[in-house]
Amino acid sequence: MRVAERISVIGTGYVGLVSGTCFAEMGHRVVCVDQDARKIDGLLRGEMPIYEPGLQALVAANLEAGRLDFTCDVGKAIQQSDIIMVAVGTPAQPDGDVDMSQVKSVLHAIAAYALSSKIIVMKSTVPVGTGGWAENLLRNRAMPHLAFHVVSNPEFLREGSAIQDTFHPDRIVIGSEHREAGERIAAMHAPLGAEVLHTDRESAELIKYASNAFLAAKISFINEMAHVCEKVGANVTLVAKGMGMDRRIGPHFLNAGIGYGGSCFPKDTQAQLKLAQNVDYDFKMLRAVIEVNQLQRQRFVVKIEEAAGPLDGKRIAVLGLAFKPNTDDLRDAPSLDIIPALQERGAVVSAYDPAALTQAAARLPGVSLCTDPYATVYEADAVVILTEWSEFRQMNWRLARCLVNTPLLIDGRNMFEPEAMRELGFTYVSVGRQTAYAEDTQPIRST
Ligand SMILES: NC(=O)c1ccc[n+]([C@@H]2O[C@H](COP(=O)([O-])OP(=O)(O)OC[C@H]3O[C@@H](n4cnc5c(N)ncnc54)[C@H](O)[C@@H]3O)[C@@H](O)[C@H]2O)c1
Ligand SMILES: O=c1ccn([C@@H]2O[C@H](COP(=O)(O)OP(=O)(O)O[C@H]3O[C@H](CO)[C@@H](O)[C@H](O)[C@H]3O)[C@@H](O)[C@H]2O)c(=O)[nH]1
Repeated sequence: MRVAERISVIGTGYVGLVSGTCFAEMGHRVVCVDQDARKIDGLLRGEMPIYEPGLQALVAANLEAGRLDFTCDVGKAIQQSDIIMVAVGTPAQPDGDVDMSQVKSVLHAIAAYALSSKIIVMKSTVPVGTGGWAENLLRNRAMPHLAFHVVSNPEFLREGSAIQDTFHPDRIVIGSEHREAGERIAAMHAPLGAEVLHTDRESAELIKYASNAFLAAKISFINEMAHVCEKVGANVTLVAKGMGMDRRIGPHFLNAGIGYGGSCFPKDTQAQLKLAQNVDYDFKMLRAVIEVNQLQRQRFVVKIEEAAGPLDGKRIAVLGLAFKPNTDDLRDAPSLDIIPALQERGAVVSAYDPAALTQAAARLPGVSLCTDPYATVYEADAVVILTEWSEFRQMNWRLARCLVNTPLLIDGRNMFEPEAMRELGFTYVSVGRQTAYAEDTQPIRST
């Protein structure tokens, strides 16, 4: 018979909220804790702090079933649970090192409030050695008769498909120095039917960084290939397709564009680089991955300038602000670098995003934010796509063609077939593919 565990999840951000809710759905009793009272009050009223498809209904069902709760009372949550999941943020410090202050404050709370032994599950992405350090901290600060087993259980969900990823993971990684604690955490995941990899704690901690670094490397590699494609007249989409058909390479994470953003890849690649530096190792390849990704944003601004001509006074319509589709997350989104760079060159920018407009208002001063894509492109001198929302695929581009000043579409996500956009009357500039010139426009210099 399956055991219903009593779990508290500390940190009700993306990871805490999604994984806490999914464990409740699997039959466990879960309380999600956050220090942000507004967030907790909103959640108790059924308001989601993040945009994530399917989450609201799942939260509502589990709240109603009494398996899920939200609270700011960290002490009570700790005392009422046997398993404590740490899901607080681990942002980057200016020097690339991981800011562990949120994790530290959670450990201090556990030490202060725990009245019984606990298994601590580290869901936050943390540097190698954190498990051992955390166990020592708890041993030194908590009541001496209590036992704390810290298990590394890195989270691999992606924003925008977080629930699907949680219920259908490729693997569950469990790094534990204590066999029973590791097995108990493995048993919690058993209904998922996923392969479980038991490792030492350090290896589990490193698997998370290595996975993100490798995925980021695939993206930077294909973006480098895109530049070569542009120079030799090849098509990067076809190159990626042909490469991906080799099972040793695989088709995923080979979409060329404006590079990776988000709350994870940028900070985790920096952290991995710093981690290597801290043990006196220069991780050259990772350094290049990061540099290529930064350059990719700058090169896209140049691409826009080359296609549209001098930007001073030009009206640029931007479609998509979030770092990827199906999320409202703007953390390290390419739009936050690209739009200010366009503004610096004198462009007048209007923008639309299906989910991220509220966040964008504070982050993108001077941008005229529109509530629909057609108002955004009205009288534009160039339309620029920064996020591949399916809404843009379904847009009436014939209508958009009538609304713009100049039918120039610069697509940072390679959403369309160049020929199809040319037939709709646009000059279509993309990444790693040849520009398709609209018949009624003067050919402009290809980049
Ligand atoms: N976002 C993702 O897609 C994702 C995926 C995998 C792993 N991760 C990792 O998971 C961790 C969490 O990421 P996130 O995006 O969910 O973070 P987040 O910043 O969205 O959320 C963190 C939450 O923790 C709360 N918090 C901070 N200190 C607290 C404390 N002492 N007590 C109670 N609450 C506290 C904050 O108020 C916030 O709501 C990070 O280490 C991240 O690298 C994130
Ligand atoms: O072929 C691709 C794939 C992705 N991206 C970009 O890469 C970034 C990250 O995308 P994705 O990985 O889908 O989203 P995240 O939600 O950031 O998820 C990543 O980061 C999480 C936090 O660590 C991990 O849990 C996930 O496994 C890992 O995929 C986004 O800006 C994408 O636009 C590309 O440019 N090309």
